[in-house]
Amino acid sequence: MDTVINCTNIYKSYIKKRWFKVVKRNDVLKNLDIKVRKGEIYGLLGLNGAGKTTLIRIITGILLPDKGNVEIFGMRYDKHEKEIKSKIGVVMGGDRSLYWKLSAEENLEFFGTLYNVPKKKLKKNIEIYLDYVGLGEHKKDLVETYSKGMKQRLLIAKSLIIDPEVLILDEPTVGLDIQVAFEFRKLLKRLNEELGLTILLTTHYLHEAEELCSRVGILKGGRIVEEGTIDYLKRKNKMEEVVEFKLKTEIDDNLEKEILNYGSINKLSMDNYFTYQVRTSSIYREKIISLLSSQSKLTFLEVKGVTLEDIVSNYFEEGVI
Ligand SMILES: Nc1ncnc2c1ncn2[C@@H]1O[C@H](COP(=O)(O)OP(=O)(O)OP(=O)(O)O)[C@@H](O)[C@H]1O
Repeated sequence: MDTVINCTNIYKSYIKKRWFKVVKRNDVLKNLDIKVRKGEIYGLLGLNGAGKTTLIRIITGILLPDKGNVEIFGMRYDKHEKEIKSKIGVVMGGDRSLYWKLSAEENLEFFGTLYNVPKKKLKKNIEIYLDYVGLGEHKKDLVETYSKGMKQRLLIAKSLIIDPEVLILDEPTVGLDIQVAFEFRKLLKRLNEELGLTILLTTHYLHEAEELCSRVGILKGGRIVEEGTIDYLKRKNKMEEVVEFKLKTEIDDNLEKEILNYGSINKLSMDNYFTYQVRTSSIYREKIISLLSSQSKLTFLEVKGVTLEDIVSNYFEEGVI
């Protein structure tokens, strides 16, 4: 699979000096490698201050690393800044990058001209993308009359105006209410599936990463300490899942024996039905489900799966991301 973003051996420190002397040094990124592949949605996870925004700023060319190599579509900023920037749409930190006294359409006209989008194409793209993000009917309204969710969608339209191939977003749903955030994630999914955009985003919301991302990377101590599909992380961490089931009669010895190959069984209640819980690793989940599904006396089956939150917490002493 093609690599779109390829960062190797990245180092970045923030240094505070007084009278030419270093008084404080914060080594944020240390020997960091990250690869984002074409067509994927990659989620960057980490605690507050882990360095997610710093990395995003380096990838988008806003900040230079102290050391290391950043390649976007195989190109480096020192030689191909213009080409790279024509391929990446960026949504960073809030709605202050919009002009509130202008309409949505005027904002896009302004930024499109700034990004050197040819006039004819700009006109077309403004129509297309404002409709795409669901703001077509409000294109003449001043941005100051927009809700937070509408402003966030306008920021997406602004980033799309150059017809990018990659979209990079720093905490895109922060401050949005549950319903608006849900709609916003649906929009990101459509951009990925319908327009084929590769997406890199940072988030604190693990359910968001689980819902959206094909792969996630966990940033800790200046490096990506773990990376992969959500399923891979679940398997690798071999975290316990609970399979709960109810039978019309007591479990027979053969079935119990077979299940015990994959986990432990706990009898919960024996009223109308016989209820059991199996504690197992996620890698055996399918085996247990298929064993149980063939039982005619099965009346109920539920898997209480491992969430990404459970896994990520494993990587942090503090336990909460
Ligand atoms: N311009 C700056 N000058 C000095 N220190 C900075 C600067 N920007 C960030 N830092 C520090 O670098 C560290 C990483 O910050 P960064 O914003 O990259 O982390 P983050 O993972 O995005 O955090 P959050 O999830 O809270 O947004 C923090 O300790 C922060 O205080």
